[in-house]
Amino acid sequence: MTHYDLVIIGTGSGNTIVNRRFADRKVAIVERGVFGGTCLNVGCIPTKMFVHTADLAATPSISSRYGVDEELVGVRWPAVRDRIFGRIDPIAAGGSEYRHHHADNANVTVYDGTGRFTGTKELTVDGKDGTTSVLTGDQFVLATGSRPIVPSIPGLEDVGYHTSNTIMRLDELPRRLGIIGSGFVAAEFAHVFSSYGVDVTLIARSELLMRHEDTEIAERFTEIAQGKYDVRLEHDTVRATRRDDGSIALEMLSPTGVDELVVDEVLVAVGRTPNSDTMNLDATGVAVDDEGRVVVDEYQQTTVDGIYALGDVTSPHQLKHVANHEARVVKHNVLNPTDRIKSDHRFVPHAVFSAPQIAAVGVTEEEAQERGIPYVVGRQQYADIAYGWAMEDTTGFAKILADPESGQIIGCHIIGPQASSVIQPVIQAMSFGLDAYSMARDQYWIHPAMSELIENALLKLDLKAKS
Ligand SMILES: Cc1cc2nc3c(=O)[nH]c(=O)nc-3n(C[C@H](O)[C@H](O)[C@H](O)COP(=O)(O)OP(=O)(O)OC[C@H]3O[C@@H](n4cnc5c(N)ncnc54)[C@H](O)[C@@H]3O)c2cc1C
Ligand SMILES: NC(=O)c1ccc[n+]([C@@H]2O[C@H](COP(=O)([O-])OP(=O)(O)OC[C@H]3O[C@@H](n4cnc5c(N)ncnc54)[C@H](O)[C@@H]3O)[C@@H](O)[C@H]2O)c1
Repeated sequence: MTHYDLVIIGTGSGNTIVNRRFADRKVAIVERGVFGGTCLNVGCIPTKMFVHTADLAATPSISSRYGVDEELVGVRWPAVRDRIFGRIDPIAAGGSEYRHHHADNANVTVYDGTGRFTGTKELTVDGKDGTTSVLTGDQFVLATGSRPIVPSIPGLEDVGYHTSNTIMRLDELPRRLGIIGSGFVAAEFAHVFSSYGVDVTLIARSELLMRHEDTEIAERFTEIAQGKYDVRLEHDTVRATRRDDGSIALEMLSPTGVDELVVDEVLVAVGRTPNSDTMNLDATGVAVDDEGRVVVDEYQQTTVDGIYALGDVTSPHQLKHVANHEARVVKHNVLNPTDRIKSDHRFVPHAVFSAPQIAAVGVTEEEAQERGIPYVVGRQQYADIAYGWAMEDTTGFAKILADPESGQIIGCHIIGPQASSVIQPVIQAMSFGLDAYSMARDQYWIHPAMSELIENALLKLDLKAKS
């Protein structure tokens, strides 16, 4: 049994905690999978590299509108895939090598295996090499992330399916791809694979795609998706069967009866579940909620003193910027137990890197109504600002919700070009309490940049303070 000052389980955002400020502490890092976690290996980074390639592949479909005739000659899938993972895999390997062997990490021991608690502050690691190690620690950080949920559809296991963990490493592009799900992962991969020439079908149980977004945004996204992919709304997949020709038949129940879809590959994208169950938390006093999330307080501490948690294993947001923020809070609190800081989850933004992009922060209009929050709305079409007009955009818009009295922004929802970047000044205004009127009037907005979308949406807010 070896004792440590600090034991970290999981090397996604958990790996960002240890730096030279921990030089005088004995640290153990436990990882059962690939070093670097979801974002680097199977999440944000590779998906956005595929999205960028898809954006390029998609330009011929719209360029002739501008008098530029392009033709997509082909997408060399192995070249696309191998370029992306040829850049990513060495980073994961380098991160592992650094923690294992670099002099900076003389105080750090890496355990390659699965950590499971065998006492309140005792962890047994079942090593990938067959060894078993028992570690105790003064402080622990649970940073074990989440994994894709696989619904129990009869036949699905037998026909085989992909999740976001495997779909990016396909040997070859399928002719037809069925995507079960209608959230982030479904929207991004639909764009990627359809831009590469794959026939994509989105199978949604709900009436709308991206139903967690503000309804106007979800409706617009669904409308656009219906023009690009085969979209089956209100379809519940109930059976999967392998046919003699090797294809996969999906049977779905819809409001009008039984429907069938034949595809070559299936991507399951119905959400992710926290990896709290990988650690045998019953051996500790660490509480887990009904959704399997580790319960933490505002300091990211679990129900056991000195055991902290961060990221997807505890957060309903399941976003990398949230995991990184929480890792910074945990780092501070582990180093300064008598002067701890709180995490800030007031204004957590997100973006969906599909085509078009979606970005949002704060409450939706429906949430404002349900919660009785007073608000005014400012809407702005991309078509009516100079750059959107230059692009001849016809579908994008922003809506900003603000308190009519104080002018404080309470929500912003954008669908359209560069939405993920255009939203950033709104996040800044909300975080620092800048009111909409001052934000619109008391600074320059570069003309004719896309950010004029925000300036104009702000100016359209019917605020009491406006003179
Ligand atoms: C396809 C996809 C695209 C995404 N795109 C974005 C995006 O564009 N922007 C964004 O903000 N977010 C995105 N996300 C979400 C983002 O990847 C996650 O929110 C983030 O990576 C979570 O980080 P984490 O540190 O909590 O967990 P992880 O990075 O998942 O790290 C957890 C680690 O713990 C290890 N582990 C688990 N159990 C044990 C155990 N018992 N013992 C030892 N090790 C264990 C796992 O192997 C893993 O390496 C995306 C996710 C996916 C799936
Ligand atoms: N750009 C980004 O930031 C990004 C990209 C990808 C993933 N992520 C993160 O990863 C998480 C997981 O993504 P996701 O797309 O898997 O989940 P999601 O929660 O975004 O969407 C899942 C959708 O599947 C539906 N669903 C649930 N069960 C179903 C079933 N049996 N059949 C059909 N549909 C079903 C849900 O109603 C939901 O609309 C996201 O919530 C997000 O936090 C973020």
